[in-house]
Amino acid sequence: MSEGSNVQFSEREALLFHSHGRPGKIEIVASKPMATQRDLSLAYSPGVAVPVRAIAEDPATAYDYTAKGNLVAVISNGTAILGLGNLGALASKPVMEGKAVLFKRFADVDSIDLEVATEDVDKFISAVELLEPSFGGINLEDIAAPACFIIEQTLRERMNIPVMHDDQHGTAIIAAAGLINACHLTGRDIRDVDVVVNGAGAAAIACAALIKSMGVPHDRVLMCDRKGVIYQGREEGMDQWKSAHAVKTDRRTLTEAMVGADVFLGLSAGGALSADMVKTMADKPIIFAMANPDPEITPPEARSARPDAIIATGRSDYPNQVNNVLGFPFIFRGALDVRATTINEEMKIAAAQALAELAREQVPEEVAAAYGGAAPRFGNDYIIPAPFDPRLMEIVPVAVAKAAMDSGVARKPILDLGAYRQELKARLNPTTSVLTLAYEGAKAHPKRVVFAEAEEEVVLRAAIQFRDGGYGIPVLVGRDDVPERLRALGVDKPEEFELHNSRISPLVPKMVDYLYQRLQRRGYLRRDVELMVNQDRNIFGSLLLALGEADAMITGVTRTYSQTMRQVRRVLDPAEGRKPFGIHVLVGQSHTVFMADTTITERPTAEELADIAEHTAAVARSMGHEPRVAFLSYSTFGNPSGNWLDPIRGAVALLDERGVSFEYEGEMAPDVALNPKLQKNYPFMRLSGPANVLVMPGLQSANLSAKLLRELGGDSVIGPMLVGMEKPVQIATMGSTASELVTLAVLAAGGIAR
Ligand SMILES: NC(=O)C1=CN([C@@H]2O[C@H](COP(=O)(O)OP(=O)(O)OC[C@H]3O[C@@H](n4cnc5c(N)ncnc54)[C@H](OP(=O)(O)O)[C@@H]3O)[C@@H](O)[C@H]2O)C=CC1
Ligand SMILES: CC(=O)C(=O)O
Ligand SMILES: [Mg+2]
Repeated sequence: MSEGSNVQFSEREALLFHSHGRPGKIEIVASKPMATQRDLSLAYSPGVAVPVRAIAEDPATAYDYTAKGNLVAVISNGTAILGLGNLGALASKPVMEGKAVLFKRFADVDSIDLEVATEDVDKFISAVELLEPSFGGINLEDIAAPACFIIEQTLRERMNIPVMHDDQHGTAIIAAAGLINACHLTGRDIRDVDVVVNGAGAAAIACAALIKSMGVPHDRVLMCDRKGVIYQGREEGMDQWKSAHAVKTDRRTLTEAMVGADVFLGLSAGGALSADMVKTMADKPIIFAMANPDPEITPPEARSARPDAIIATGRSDYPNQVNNVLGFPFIFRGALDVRATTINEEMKIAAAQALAELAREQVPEEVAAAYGGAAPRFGNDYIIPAPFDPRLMEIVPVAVAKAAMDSGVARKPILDLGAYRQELKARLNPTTSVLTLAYEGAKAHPKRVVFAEAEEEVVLRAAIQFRDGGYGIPVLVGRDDVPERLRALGVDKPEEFELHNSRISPLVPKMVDYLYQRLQRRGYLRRDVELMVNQDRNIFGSLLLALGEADAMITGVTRTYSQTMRQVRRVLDPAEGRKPFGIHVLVGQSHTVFMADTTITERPTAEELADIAEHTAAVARSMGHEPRVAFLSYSTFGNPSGNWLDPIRGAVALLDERGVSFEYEGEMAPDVALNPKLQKNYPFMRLSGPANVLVMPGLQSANLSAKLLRELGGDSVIGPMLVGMEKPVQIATMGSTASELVTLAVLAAGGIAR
């Protein structure tokens, strides 16, 4: 892919990503139970008639009884899909689905894509305006200029919900925030800069308008389109929106326009700017090459032409991503939460300022991983926060909601903005952010991870994803046909993968010495050890770790968990003072539950249960959750009584003695642990809410529950994560998918699962 980019993928992988499993990127999930006849009677006829009548009487109650208030439509006709041009409504669907999932991922806004197959402005407007009852907001997307201006303006006038053409205003807000900071860094006054805007479409016109409203003088902005500079008197290829930005100048081409320019804002097409043009810019030039997917100039090219430049693109794989993804989820979040009738200038400026200010604040350690490990400092390579920065969700919606209230467009004002900020934080499941951060952290400190079963296709696919994602260096253990298999999976240069064949590896003698030393008094002859090293990939892989040839290992898809564990344990020991065990993490949209020990200890003693509780609580904490530990049983506080309760009670007593810093309680049945209503029956209980760490009484129930939940439950399941080993080893389950293996590999490499 692109030079200097830190994310690599093949076209085949992009297609596979979209076609794998359920085609596309979205699905609809019911938010109410639909199990019984009674549920159906309430959800649909006859029960549904009650909210119908209530809404008919008072339309505002639609926000109480339907999903309207959190639902945004992403609507396009495909006339300007990214910078790819007019490829039609249907072809725009992947982008619109993508935007819908970003709404959900970043701001918990439910969103659906609607592709409208018309280039007729009036038809498009009618189609959209009739949808007002369905949605809390409308995000117009990838509609070409000049039609987009008429469409947006008319819909804003006619609709009583927020309508925003994101390519115009979302982009302008982010570009403005970046420009404020770039001017700050280069000691410029925004009222004293010469700007070239390349492109005169939706995004470019809106950006030019916003920066002018912020103080850039009109006659110091030279706008160019395909025909060159838009000058006063030009007739060819003009419209009223371009004319508004025409200036008196004798420059005619982009090359001429660029001479001495302080700022370049590219919202045109890939490759439109040359290194020679960049060379003629003013000192410390500011270059925002925002065309997608390919920027007007790549950062390496721009950098080599002008080492003193501040460079931004629209892409996530270079520093300084100036992309509307930083805005639209949070702008709509704020607008929806106060039921704003519109998104006005005040709200846009508030968002731009909040973004600009956030970049100048120190990045706290806990979000450093979102920036690749080291907390970045405000500077040339960090002028704007990254979309993964979890602080965006706490800050931007608050700024937008406040501006909506102050400017009188909020129908449901928020009285306590501090409490609102906390609610926003709680909307995002911290596990999702921690995983994102773990992935980003892995990229910052790439580790060598052994994929011990490289003969398996699923393992090879995981290794390819691991490498191409930039998460680390896969070290493959397999036979000589692995390169051929890699090639079949679309890898052009399989020789770039490090492969160890245990039959011919030069490391074998050293490995045999090491292992024989370890096992000679445990009943093994040297030739037994030689056989093991040659034939057993888990032993060979573990030896790579033991000898320092790699940092972590992932295995488990070809043998049962216990067989694999036995092989690994021949080579590797538990961490000092630890007994390894397994944690399954169940992740729902708004909850995460850690369940342990699901893999190792058949009948844990009181001491073992207490240790499992402590270490699982630590993992929960490291993933952003304040632990509430429940020791599970078939019995709740002695009812029914039985012979199996002693170890559990002993564990609770041990934690009392140890004076641990988290909530714990037991014994109790799972429903009591998880259901706050049932917890009320036990007023003495020491948990302040539903448990999020479940310590299982024994391997039977633990392993059964984990497997049942994986197969039948609605949550996604991470794990089992193996903790307590001296070296990071993860043993996946036999049915694992490639992406599950990648997650485990990343957790192992990143040290979360210890
Ligand atoms: N980073 C971000 O967040 C965003 C980036 N963009 C990017 O901005 C670009 C434009 O999008 P959008 O405004 O929606 O599309 P439009 O179709 O509305 O506008 C495209 C504009 O680009 C001009 N243009 C195309 N090629 C060139 C060229 N080689 N030199 C000069 N001008 C050129 C067109 O000129 P003419 O008028 O002569 O046809 C037109 O004015 C796309 O690449 C898009 O990906 C858009 C939104 C957000
Ligand atoms: C980012 C975006 O919206 C675009 O390139 O069109
Ligand atoms: Mg767009």
